[in-house]
Amino acid sequence: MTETYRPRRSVLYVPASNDKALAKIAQLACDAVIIDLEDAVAPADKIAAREKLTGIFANRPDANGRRCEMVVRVNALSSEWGTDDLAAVAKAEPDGILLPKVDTPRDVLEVGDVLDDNFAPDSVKLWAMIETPKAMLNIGAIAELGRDPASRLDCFIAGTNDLVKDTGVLATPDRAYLLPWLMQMLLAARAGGIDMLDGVFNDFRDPDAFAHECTQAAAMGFDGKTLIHPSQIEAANRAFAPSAQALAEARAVKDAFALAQNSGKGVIALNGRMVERLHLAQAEKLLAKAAAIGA
Ligand SMILES: CC(C)(COP(=O)(O)OP(=O)(O)OC[C@H]1O[C@@H](n2cnc3c(N)ncnc32)[C@H](O)[C@@H]1OP(=O)(O)O)[C@@H](O)C(=O)NCCC(=O)NCCSC(=O)C[C@H](O)C(=O)O
Ligand SMILES: [Mg+2]
Repeated sequence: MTETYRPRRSVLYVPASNDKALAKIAQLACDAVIIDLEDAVAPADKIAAREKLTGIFANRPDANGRRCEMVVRVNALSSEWGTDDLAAVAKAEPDGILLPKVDTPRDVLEVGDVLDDNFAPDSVKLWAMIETPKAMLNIGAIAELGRDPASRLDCFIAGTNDLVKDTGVLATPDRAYLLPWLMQMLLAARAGGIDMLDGVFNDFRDPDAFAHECTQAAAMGFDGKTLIHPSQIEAANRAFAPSAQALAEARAVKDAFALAQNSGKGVIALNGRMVERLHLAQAEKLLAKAAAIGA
């Protein structure tokens, strides 16, 4: 989680080539959308999809009266569309640009250099798909960029479909073979101080299995989940929000440390549990998160 909490519980891909889906954004309660120029758009439609960006961003759709974070996923710079995508996206001024198939820190730095010509480092952020075996081998070095605001790196997304494709692991319902990599990404993202979003759940007509995967990802520490269908938004918003029980516990920790008798203490006992000031910090973070999402 970044220091000023920005909710990214539900992050919906919307293909830039799908006008009906684009028109829906304003009615959706997702925390962010990713306008996709990459895998959701067929090669024959890539240029027409790119040309729509200016129009989309000229009238930024608000989601339920609040500003929804808007990110564009470009094609890889190494592809025939990447360079022109980047020029078009930079003009559209999204909140972020999502880079697919990032392999090394250089892949992020190169795009940052292009953006530096037009934008202050605190404006357009960079998000990176972690979806190649090389990215997994370089994950610590890529994440480390997050510690330097000049790099713009702000968020990782697990690209589980590409990881399955490139490694040959079996995609099982419990994600047994993916879990070690997902946890490694999470750890790296935390070391770099950036957000970490889970990959998509392809069986969008199976809400129970989707809710189960959201619960798993929330327990693993992810900030949110990337989505492919509007029907997935509500369950993701719920799973990645603090639970009522967690909030009650956080309030109890805060109240306990606010008592005069505990003011100078580093550690106290609360309902039979040891509670330290690190737990107070954790509780305050959770309460700030709940306030930000109105939980
Ligand atoms: C998956 C879909 C192709 C399903 O489409 P469809 O069968 O048409 O869905 P519905 O009929 O149920 O749609 C109902 C209405 O909802 C709108 N809709 C559907 N999807 C979206 C969306 N993503 N955003 C906004 N609105 C959406 C439809 O237009 C219908 O509206 P209406 O007719 O007015 O009622 C489709 O959902 C889809 O294309 N999803 C996005 C797919 C995508 O973006 N894929 C790329 C990202 S995932 C990825 O790349 C993985 C990653 O890189 C990795 O490696 O893992
Ligand atoms: Mg992918």
